[in-house]
Amino acid sequence: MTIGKIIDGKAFAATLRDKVADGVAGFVEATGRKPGLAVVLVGEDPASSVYVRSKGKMTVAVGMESFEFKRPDSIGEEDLLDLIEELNQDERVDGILVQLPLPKHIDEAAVIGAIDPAKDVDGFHVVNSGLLATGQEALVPCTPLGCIMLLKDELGDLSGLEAVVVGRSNIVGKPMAQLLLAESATVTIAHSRTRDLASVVHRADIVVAAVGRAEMVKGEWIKPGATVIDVGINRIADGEDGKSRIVGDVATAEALAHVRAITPVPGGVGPMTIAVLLRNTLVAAHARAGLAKPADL
Ligand SMILES: Nc1nc(=O)c2c([nH]1)NC[C@@H]1CN(c3ccc(C(=O)N[C@@H](CCC(=O)O)C(=O)O)cc3)C=[N+]21
Ligand SMILES: [Mg+2]
Repeated sequence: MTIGKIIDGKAFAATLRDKVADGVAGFVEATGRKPGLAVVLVGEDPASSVYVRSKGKMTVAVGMESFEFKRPDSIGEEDLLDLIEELNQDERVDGILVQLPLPKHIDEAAVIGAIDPAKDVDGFHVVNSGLLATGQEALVPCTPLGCIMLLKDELGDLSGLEAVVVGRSNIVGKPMAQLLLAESATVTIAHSRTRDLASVVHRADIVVAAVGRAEMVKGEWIKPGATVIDVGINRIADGEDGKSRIVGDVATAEALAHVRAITPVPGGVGPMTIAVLLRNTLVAAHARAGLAKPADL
């Protein structure tokens, strides 16, 4: 039995961050200032705090300015909107990321809608999703763009390939489908109501799993030779010592016997998300400064 390739997202992300760092150096030379990324974290969720800290470190490591804003769970929507407006007006800030999810009493759509689309490095604003959907230049959500980069690196031209995206979120599933469509793949979006998910997935040359359910996509669902991108990051109890570990949305060990290539969890899509965030911040900085973005980004 042949074993598929494990796509090294961690290494690809490191290479991308190196390119971003080169681009940052050019930007500083051209403008006399560093690109800036503002990250807003509401509440105390420990996983979110760890993640925000590592983003801040990587932002500084590529030569950008990092601004972090922590606010308590109890913050009112008006106060959060005021902070966004301040960041919209701040010339040092090229990118604004509001860590999701937000507390229930805050309307996420209202907060995302308040971000200047030119600074929306998550690509979640309806202006950016509309631009993407109509094939215009946009800031594109980081996770799906990272997935496309890995797919093109592995497969080259995606044109005519059968792609199945499992999951229909605004953050991953929908923009992923738009990006695959823009690459001329044949695209299906499957979700929790899809009948006979196994046979839908079995048609696919490209499977993107983004449902948030641990190891939900089984190995025998995968068509032999398909390429699988696993977006899931699920923390599960490990049985033995009560410790937890992270698994994806795909049963990776089973799938390896069927795939051409697959992204691991951890070390696959996750690191790409952060590298693309830095890339998007650099792209936003260039656009705001009236400069063309570096060609290799
Ligand atoms: N506005 C907004 N934008 C986001 O992009 C966003 C967000 N909110 N809220 C939270 C999620 C989560 N997220 C991750 C990104 C990278 C890893 C990552 O690098 N994971 C590593 C390590 C995993 C681990 O060990 O914990 C890996 O997969 O290898 C994880 C999670 C971005 N998010
Ligand atoms: Mg809410």
